[in-house]
Amino acid sequence: MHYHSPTSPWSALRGGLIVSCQAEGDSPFNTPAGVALFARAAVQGGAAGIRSEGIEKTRRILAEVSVPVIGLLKSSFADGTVCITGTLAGVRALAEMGCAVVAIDGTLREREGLSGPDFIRQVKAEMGCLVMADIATVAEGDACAAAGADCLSTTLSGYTPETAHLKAAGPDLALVRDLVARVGIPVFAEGRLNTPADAAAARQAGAWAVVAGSAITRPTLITEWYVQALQTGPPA
Ligand SMILES: CC(=O)N[C@H](C=O)[C@@H](O)[C@H](O)[C@H](O)COP(=O)(O)O
Repeated sequence: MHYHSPTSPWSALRGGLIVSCQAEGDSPFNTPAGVALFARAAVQGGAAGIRSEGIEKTRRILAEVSVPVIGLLKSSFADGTVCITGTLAGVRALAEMGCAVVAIDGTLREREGLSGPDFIRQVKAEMGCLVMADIATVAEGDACAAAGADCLSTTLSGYTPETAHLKAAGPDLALVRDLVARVGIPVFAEGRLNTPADAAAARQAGAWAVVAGSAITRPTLITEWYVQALQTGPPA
């Protein structure tokens, strides 16, 4: 079965901020109601879209906001690194519930016997839903674009074994720039865009739109940033 959004989300998202409203583990916000409050607050603040993880949490967010929702399910590869929506059943569930776009791991690592680009090719053939390929390198971006991904996001730069060294280096704007120069589909900047200035720089680098999560919707982590900064103590 093919799932089609009534209208294409790309023009609505262009130049905008997508707020990733995710909560995990023992976060007090890790409930459908918790993340939905974040989504409502984000829309009040002018967010053009929401990125959401989990079946029940995404269902609740879809019920409470009318901007496009990019849905995903998180799991792990064998080495413990993150995998974004690695099952066809998961993609189907997110598309069926009304996500405008489904985010899929576009790295070359195998899930259900397929690399990210081959998995995306199968999704596009079987379901036709709009796909955001979450990638970490230019080669992965090229392969996912060739496989029929509708857009790319730099989500996984810093979070795969071969790019782990980039995590400490802030947002990967070089990857945004390189992809924009190569592919003919929207490129979203995502990952460690922790300030409004970072978001503006990503747009300058050619990003179609910017996704920010932690700096807006992970208050425990934001508190840790401040607490750690204060550990330098007072002046001598
Ligand atoms: C690597 C991974 O698992 N990324 C996840 C993908 O959905 C989320 O945990 C991030 O919050 C999201 O990508 C936004 O990035 P940031 O939180 O840095 O603004």
